[in-house]
Amino acid sequence: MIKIGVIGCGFIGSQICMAIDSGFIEAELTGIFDFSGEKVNSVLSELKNASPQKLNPEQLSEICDLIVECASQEAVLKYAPPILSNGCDLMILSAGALQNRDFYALLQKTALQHDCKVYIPSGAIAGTDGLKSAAVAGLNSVTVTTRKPVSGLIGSPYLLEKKIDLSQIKEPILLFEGKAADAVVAFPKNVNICATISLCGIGFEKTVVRIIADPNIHENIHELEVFGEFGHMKMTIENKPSPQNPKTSYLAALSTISMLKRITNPIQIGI
Ligand SMILES: NC(=O)C1=CN([C@@H]2O[C@H](COP(=O)(O)OP(=O)(O)OC[C@H]3O[C@@H](n4cnc5c(N)ncnc54)[C@H](OP(=O)(O)O)[C@@H]3O)[C@@H](O)[C@H]2O)C=CC1
Ligand SMILES: O=C([O-])CC(=O)C(=O)O
Repeated sequence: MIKIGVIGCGFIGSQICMAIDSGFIEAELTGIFDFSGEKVNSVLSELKNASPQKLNPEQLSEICDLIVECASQEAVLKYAPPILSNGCDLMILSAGALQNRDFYALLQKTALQHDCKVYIPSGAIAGTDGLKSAAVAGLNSVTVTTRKPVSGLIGSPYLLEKKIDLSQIKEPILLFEGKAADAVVAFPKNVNICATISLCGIGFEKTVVRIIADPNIHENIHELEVFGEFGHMKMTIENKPSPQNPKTSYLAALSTISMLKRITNPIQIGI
């Protein structure tokens, strides 16, 4: 059975642990890690079957086949190179960290050298299958419009830097319009999906991102619009935010669980 380690015991991490513990993902939950010992203990207290060890990322990579990062972009920058250097596969949720070209190249080189893989689930967006297929023939434009309730955006570096107070807004406001490379840095906990879309499509420099704070919605709504040789694609997804972390959509955890299920299954469906 594949041995899995989890970095980050917040919403997504705890959902993965529960999915392995229940047997929905056929794997061994070998170890877990978080800054917060309290969050690690909270996950451990929920488990009925698995008994993962509390280990740091490097220790995890010595005994696991695959580590799932569901912590932060900083965690990816710090832990991904040593994990891959230990020959351990890595699944990345905080995909915005890959906007740094040198870092992306380093991960690719390290994974090749050590014969391991980096997986990026579709996360909180849909349409990556069609986008990847469409990209083969060439794309003219890719635009992501993200609309989130105020509770899902507060605390973002962009708002703090620009001293934008969303607490009193009554109507939707366009907070950001620009390239994906800048969006994932300005809103590191909100638009990792734009990194995934950039990697599937026309890259971080050409992918256009719009971020809207909307006080009148309760969902995290993402729209993807693509033009290319294949034709035109438009996709809208209205995600329920997770109860534990309003920045994160429930679908992001489901997508990770689905990808882990796919990896652990000998029959592969879809692209
Ligand atoms: N690709 C996608 O589609 C999506 C990606 N995401 C991203 O996935 C990640 C996980 O999301 P979610 O579970 O909701 O996040 P949570 O905030 O609920 O949980 C993350 C946990 O990881 C901890 N953590 C952060 N950095 C580190 C680190 N360097 N080392 C150890 N622990 C760390 C956090 O601690 P603390 O709270 O103290 O920081 C927290 O306990 C986030 O980066 C999020 O932005 C989310 C949704 C969609
Ligand atoms: O969960 C979402 O809706 C999107 C998100 O936070 C991210 O991409 O980082």
